[in-house]
Amino acid sequence: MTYVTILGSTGAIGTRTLEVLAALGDTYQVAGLAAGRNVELLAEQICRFHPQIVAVADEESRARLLSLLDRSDAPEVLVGDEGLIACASLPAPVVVNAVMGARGILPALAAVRRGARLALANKECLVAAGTFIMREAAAANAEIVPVDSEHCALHQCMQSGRPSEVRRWILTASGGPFRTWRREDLASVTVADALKHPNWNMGKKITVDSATMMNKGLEVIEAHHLFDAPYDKIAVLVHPESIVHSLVEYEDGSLMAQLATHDMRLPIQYAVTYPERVSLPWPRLSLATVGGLTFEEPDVEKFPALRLAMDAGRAGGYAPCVLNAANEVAVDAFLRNQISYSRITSLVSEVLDDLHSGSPSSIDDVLHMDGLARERARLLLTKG
Ligand SMILES: NC(=O)C1=CN([C@@H]2O[C@H](COP(=O)(O)OP(=O)(O)OC[C@H]3O[C@@H](n4cnc5c(N)ncnc54)[C@H](OP(=O)(O)O)[C@@H]3O)[C@@H](O)[C@H]2O)C=CC1
Ligand SMILES: CC(=O)[C@@H](O)[C@H](O)COP(=O)(O)O
Ligand SMILES: [Mn+2]
Repeated sequence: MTYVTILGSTGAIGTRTLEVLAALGDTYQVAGLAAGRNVELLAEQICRFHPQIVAVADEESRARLLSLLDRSDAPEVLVGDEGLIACASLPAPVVVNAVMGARGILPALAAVRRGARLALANKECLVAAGTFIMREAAAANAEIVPVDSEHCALHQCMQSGRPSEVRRWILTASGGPFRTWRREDLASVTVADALKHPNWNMGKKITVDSATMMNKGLEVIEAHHLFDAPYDKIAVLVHPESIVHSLVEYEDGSLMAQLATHDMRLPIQYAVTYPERVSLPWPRLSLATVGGLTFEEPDVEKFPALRLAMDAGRAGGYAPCVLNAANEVAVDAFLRNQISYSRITSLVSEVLDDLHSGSPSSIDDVLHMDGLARERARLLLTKG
């Protein structure tokens, strides 16, 4: 029996993880579930998967959840970051981290410190605190198996060569909903436009990140940490069909690629069952049906967030943490119709200008800077 804890169980990745576990059958059991405020869905998940512990965002959600559960059979219900950390600290060998944002840092650390496998969807924790998380994972001999589709693809492509033989790690990008829009038309983008991802059905924050291409910038930083890849060996290639999930180019000129449908249940299952590959019951890729695959260079003039993030990654120190925190605030403001699409990237750029210098010596430094960057971003928002 393998126990799995899911952080962010009510989200796009979390719900698909539960589908995967249900399809895998009795050999996989849920140990803990953490969610935010969707207690109705969490209550259904509790009835079906019987976790020992659950966590929710706040006391109000805890009270609402308890009112939905049969008290005689209810799991322990914890709250906030402490609840997330307690779930990650349960003795389950696999923790799926699928919360959104820098909130994923502390539970990621809690999981790797005890040597658990971290099946990682939450890219923001590596962007903000990758050096510390990777160091702690290495010290505890904990595996980090990526769920993010591109990194999961790279992980698979890396099985056929040594890291020292890699010439380039090539991350594919769909280009998002505005790939074919003219640059001048981006001024009129609405929230609804930005939420129409061409291929993937994801949470709102990552969908907006895909629309600015900040997502790909965050993924470059994520790849740098996961594969210890120098930035000058990480490339981005636009591939509108999202069928080739990423590629590794080896020194001898061979390109290894991983191809599949755009369905996150495959990378989730890969990360949970690794190194075993298990049959999946969902539709499989038919290349004859797809017909053609296309590729193009990214347009960093039209999507300046990509360059901003890659520059922040190269700069290192506090810059990726500041980039991520400012982006979380900016995307949230965009989703609330408080700022325009183009203001997302300019706001992040201004916060980076103000707070880019210095380097964290500890995770507390990272969390402190994360807070400062959010404050700075909110202040700039009030100034218009
Ligand atoms: N969706 C995808 O296909 C992919 C996602 N990722 C990454 O995975 C992560 C999750 O993405 P996605 O599933 O799309 O996002 P969603 O917004 O769909 O889900 C986020 C999850 O986090 C939970 N959450 C929110 N606030 C808290 C809190 N305070 N404490 C605990 N949990 C909380 C939400 O709970 P609730 O809804 O109950 O409030 C929800 O379960 C992101 O980092 C994203 O970048 C990476 C690759 C692909
Ligand atoms: C499914 C996944 O991994 C997302 O990160 C996805 O790749 C986003 O698509 P973009 O390539 O448009 O950023
Ligand atoms: Mn991705």
